[in-house]
Amino acid sequence: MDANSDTDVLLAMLSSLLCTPISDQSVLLNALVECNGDVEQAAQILNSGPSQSNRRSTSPPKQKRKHVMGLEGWVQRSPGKDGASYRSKSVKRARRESPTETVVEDTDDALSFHGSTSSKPRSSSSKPSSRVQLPVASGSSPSKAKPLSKQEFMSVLRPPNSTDGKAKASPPKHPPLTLSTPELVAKHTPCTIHSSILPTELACRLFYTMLDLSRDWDRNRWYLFDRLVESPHKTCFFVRQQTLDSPEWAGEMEEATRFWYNGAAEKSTPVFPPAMEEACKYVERIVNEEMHKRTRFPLEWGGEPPKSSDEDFAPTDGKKIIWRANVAASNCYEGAKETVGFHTDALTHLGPYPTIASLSLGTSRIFRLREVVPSDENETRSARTFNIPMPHNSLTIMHASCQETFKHSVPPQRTIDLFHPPFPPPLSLKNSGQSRDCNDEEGKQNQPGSNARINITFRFFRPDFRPSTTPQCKCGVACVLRPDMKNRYTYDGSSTSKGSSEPTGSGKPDSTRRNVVSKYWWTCHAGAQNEGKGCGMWKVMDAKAEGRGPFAGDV
Ligand SMILES: O=C(O)CCC(=O)C(=O)O
Ligand SMILES: [Fe+2]
Repeated sequence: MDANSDTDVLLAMLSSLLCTPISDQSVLLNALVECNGDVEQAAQILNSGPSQSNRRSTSPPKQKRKHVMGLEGWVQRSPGKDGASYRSKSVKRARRESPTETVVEDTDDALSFHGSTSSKPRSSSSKPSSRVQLPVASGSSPSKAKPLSKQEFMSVLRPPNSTDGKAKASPPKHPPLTLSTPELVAKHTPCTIHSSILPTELACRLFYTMLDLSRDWDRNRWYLFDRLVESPHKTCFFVRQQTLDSPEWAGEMEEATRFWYNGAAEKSTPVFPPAMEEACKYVERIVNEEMHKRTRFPLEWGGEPPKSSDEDFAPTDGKKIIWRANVAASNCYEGAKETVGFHTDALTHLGPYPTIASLSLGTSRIFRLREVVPSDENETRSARTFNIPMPHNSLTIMHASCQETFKHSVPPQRTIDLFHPPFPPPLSLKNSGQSRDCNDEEGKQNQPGSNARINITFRFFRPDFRPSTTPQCKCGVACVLRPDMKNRYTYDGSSTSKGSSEPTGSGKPDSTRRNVVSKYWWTCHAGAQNEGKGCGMWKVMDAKAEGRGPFAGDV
């Protein structure tokens, strides 16, 4: 079963439990996501809610969440005929790892690796099966349900809007596409890719530095529903020294960086090591040049970037600096099986339409992107998976709208090429057992191959989204900000944006791409750290009422 139809099953189940049919799939999806995939709870909320439009913009009524068994729970406890049970992968992916997001996943490619090597549940998980048990009615015991095949099931349940009782055919699927040139990347995605961006020696020194530091990094842990899961790679967050001292952050940056990952407090956030600080300036120059070629979205940050004395690194096009990194997240993937699953980066402190610059060092890995198709296009087109190879010393920029419209991942690979650094490790590295002079010609030829990839994502945390401005939920925990990826419209930048009129980059992209989300939600984030239990609170972000800005355009 692919993930698309997996989601369809959940939607159909939910539809079947509604007193009054709801045709807007996004309302159903939102309810499912908010209820962690608990179809019955989502149905209760929708059945007790006021009007459909209100449901979209107000919090679901408070529920006592005793033990949320949910679809996930009851399908696991209700073995099908073959003894296996059906797991809801779509909603399982709703609480994704990393600084992630929560839109019901619709990727078939994601399935192939999520279950195996991505988030590793610490307790046993059951295998998917093609059989599913149908809850006869709301409140009925799953164990009394009659097992049906998925096909039978879909023919019994009428999807919203259907008139003939038959499920609508899914739109044709596209095979994954490898984007092997910068032009192809810019054409198909809201990203650009840039090769050999650092001087060779610096790229090598930074690789060694981060690899050395990564020995002390942790794997993140969080709750996926009620299971403790662990990220299949090591990670660490860094803050730029100049930001810690900056008055506009009023001492809050430390707090923002300590809680960056699913609300879990980190010990303390290290500052950029010298090689990373050096590299950041090259990254900033390219990012600024690229940003000047693109239309800015109204909700992008429009304030002054943090000051720096390095005017040498101003964009070569002579335009002013509009983006600087003040934090960075670094990941280390050792070997072909270490990954990060499909997700979008949390916008809690990045704000809407962030630009994120992702530097790759070491062995080459694939960066995978997949669009989240808006709800009203689900029946007419399916998303395509794009694979972008990321060699050593390359920069992938996730431009504004990437977090709003695409999910990204680093999938496992069958094989990887060993990376042979062109220089030996610097003598100063504490964990290096083979330190030699960087300029040693003999050493250059004999560097042992490494199977590790280091990634550094340089980011700008917005002062108007600093921790003291983040709403809290009933659990007393800071909320997470998520875009409503399923509801979008097209923005061509003509009326409100500042900058060029080219909508999405220099690579002749698809200018009809619907790239603007219609809203953002603040949602409870407590469940990720609190044994999967949160209060389910969510509210729509109101940029003006919350005093956000300045923005790049008129809001
Ligand atoms: O390793 C990569 O290229 C992606 C990392 C990433 O998505 C993240 O840190 O949020
Ligand atoms: Fe990410």
